[in-house]
Amino acid sequence: MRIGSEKASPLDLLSVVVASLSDGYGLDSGTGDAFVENRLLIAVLNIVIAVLVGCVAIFFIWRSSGRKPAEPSKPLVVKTQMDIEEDQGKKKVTVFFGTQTRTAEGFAKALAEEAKARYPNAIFKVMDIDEYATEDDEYEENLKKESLALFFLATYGDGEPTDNAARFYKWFIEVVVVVDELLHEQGAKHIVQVGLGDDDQGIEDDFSAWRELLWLELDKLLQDENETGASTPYTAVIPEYRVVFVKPEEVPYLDKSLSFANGHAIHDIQHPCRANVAFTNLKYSRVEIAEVQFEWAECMLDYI
Ligand SMILES: Cc1cc2nc3c(=O)[nH]c(=O)nc-3n(C[C@H](O)[C@H](O)[C@H](O)COP(=O)(O)O)c2cc1C
Repeated sequence: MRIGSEKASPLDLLSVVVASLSDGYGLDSGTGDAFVENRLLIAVLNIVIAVLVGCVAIFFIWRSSGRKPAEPSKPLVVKTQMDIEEDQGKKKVTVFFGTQTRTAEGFAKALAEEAKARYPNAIFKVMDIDEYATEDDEYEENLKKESLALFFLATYGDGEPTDNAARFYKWFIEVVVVVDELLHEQGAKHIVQVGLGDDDQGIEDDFSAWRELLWLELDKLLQDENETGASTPYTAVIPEYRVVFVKPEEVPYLDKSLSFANGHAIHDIQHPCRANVAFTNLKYSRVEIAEVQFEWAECMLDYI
């Protein structure tokens, strides 16, 4: 191979490199001047760069040929039965409670159980108000997603909230005006008046009375068109009834009621002031019940 002043072709350069690798530079000792060494070095560099450029090009071609880098795996979302039912378009009602000694929790759960039986096409979820949001901001965010919410909140001292409602209460007081306006703007409204239960005066009665008002409103919102409230069969999960003694002729539905009572409490039907059982689903108002009780008391007084 000639190496001189003539311009070397790429092929010449390549052959020089190959020769140098195979026989210790492959040049006569007489021709190994600095010029030749420089050209050799340049040739090596050229090849190294060419190989690198080739590798990069192959990498890009391979990547654009359809193989995408692996996506980070998505978190596994497990849907609960409630989520599924909600997806199916069932109406959802969340029943919140704020409690210290579990009275309010008991009312919330009793109401939800009865409501489930009354409105089988709706979903009822009982929720500790403290567990509803881990951060304060979440209260507003989550509440905006609710369509129907009921609150059972016990109070202590000077109307103070319970421990588990303290955080919600603080948030609510701080933002109540904003939220109220916000909810109002979005068409939210109270479906039933606030019911206040007085522990000293019979909180159970206060609850029952308020519950009757609630059923009337929920009937409109949750009942299917072909359902009617009065005929909705309901047997309380916790047997719950008022025993009301009345004269039989005043109670045309007595037989029906007694069979409906299903053995819960049929008291002395031979008694002149006969017994009847008024379940909450029969939708007596408190006043009606009180009237019947009064009549029974009179009857009993005559009898005695
Ligand atoms: C120490 C103490 C303080 C109370 N303070 C109030 C009060 O200020 N206002 C009120 O309406 N009820 C007050 N109550 C009554 C409770 O709110 C009532 O017993 C309620 O049913 C308790 O609900 P909980 O068991 O869900 O915590 C108080 C009760 C206790 C024991």
